[in-house]
Amino acid sequence: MIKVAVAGYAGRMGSAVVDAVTAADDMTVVCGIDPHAKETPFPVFGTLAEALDATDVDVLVDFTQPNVVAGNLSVALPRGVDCVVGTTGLSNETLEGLAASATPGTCLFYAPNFTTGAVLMMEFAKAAAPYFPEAEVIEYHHCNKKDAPSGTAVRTAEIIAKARAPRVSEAPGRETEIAGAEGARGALIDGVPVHSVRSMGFVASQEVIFGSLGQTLTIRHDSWDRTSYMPGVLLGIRSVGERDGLIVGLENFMN
Ligand SMILES: NC(=O)C1=CN([C@@H]2O[C@H](COP(=O)(O)OP(=O)(O)OC[C@H]3O[C@@H](n4cnc5c(N)ncnc54)[C@H](OP(=O)(O)O)[C@@H]3O)[C@@H](O)[C@H]2O)C=CC1
Ligand SMILES: O=C(O)C1=N[C@H](C(=O)O)C[C@H](O)C1
Repeated sequence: MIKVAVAGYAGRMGSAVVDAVTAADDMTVVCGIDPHAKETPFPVFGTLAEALDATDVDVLVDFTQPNVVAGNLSVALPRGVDCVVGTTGLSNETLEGLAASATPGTCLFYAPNFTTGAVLMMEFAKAAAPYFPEAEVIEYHHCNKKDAPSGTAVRTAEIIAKARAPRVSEAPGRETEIAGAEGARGALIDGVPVHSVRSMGFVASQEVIFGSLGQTLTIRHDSWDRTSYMPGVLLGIRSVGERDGLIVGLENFMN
């Protein structure tokens, strides 16, 4: 049995992870960490350090907050606990620094999105990018999201920027924004405009819009339920024990 600690176990994603791990027959939740104590069949702690002092843990799953996750990883990785991280908002440099602090043989696995559909959306965007001079990302999330743009949108923009030809865009940039409407052209991530919508009614959706002469190509993915992330999270938990170092993206574990 893989012994799993869930940081943020009382949150939207954390509680779905607890249900999914509990339903799997090759892993078990051995403890939870969250300031919101809920009644649970496993012990709960206020901090990760307390949890790891008291519990034997193979894998930490972290779905907390952008301002919390780095602290958790800086506790777990030097102790040799493999980490499966869904919390967004960490820069690539921070992830690399944290991975460098790990005990040799320990894996830091970060996926900005654990759905197969979003991974494929990014792969399709990578394939399309060389053929379209224009590319913009629009992401749509629920109102409680604490970071903008989303981790998925940042990763998508990075992938497009790397895959596309030297820029021949004709689309205007920030210089066309009228006074008082700064931001209308979106945030530039590696030169790709990213627009963040926050509204009731959404879980997580994203469109990648490519344009060239007389045509557009739109790639869209929607998560309507948090169960969509769970097969990917379980795959991560099952995979990290055999890997080490920093791994970014669920595609690394998908056949
Ligand atoms: N990679 C992916 O596929 C996905 C990633 N995410 C990301 O996961 C993260 C969590 O999202 P979501 O579940 O919606 O957020 P929630 O706010 O619902 O859950 C986060 C939980 O973590 C708790 N928390 C706060 N501080 C700590 C701490 N120090 N230690 C442990 N727990 C703590 C929060 O408590 P409190 O409310 O008091 O702050 C809350 O209960 C976000 O960064 C989001 O972007 C979300 C979906 C999919
Ligand atoms: O906060 C969320 O809900 C989500 N966060 C991740 C992100 O920032 O990309 C993944 C998914 O979009 C849901």
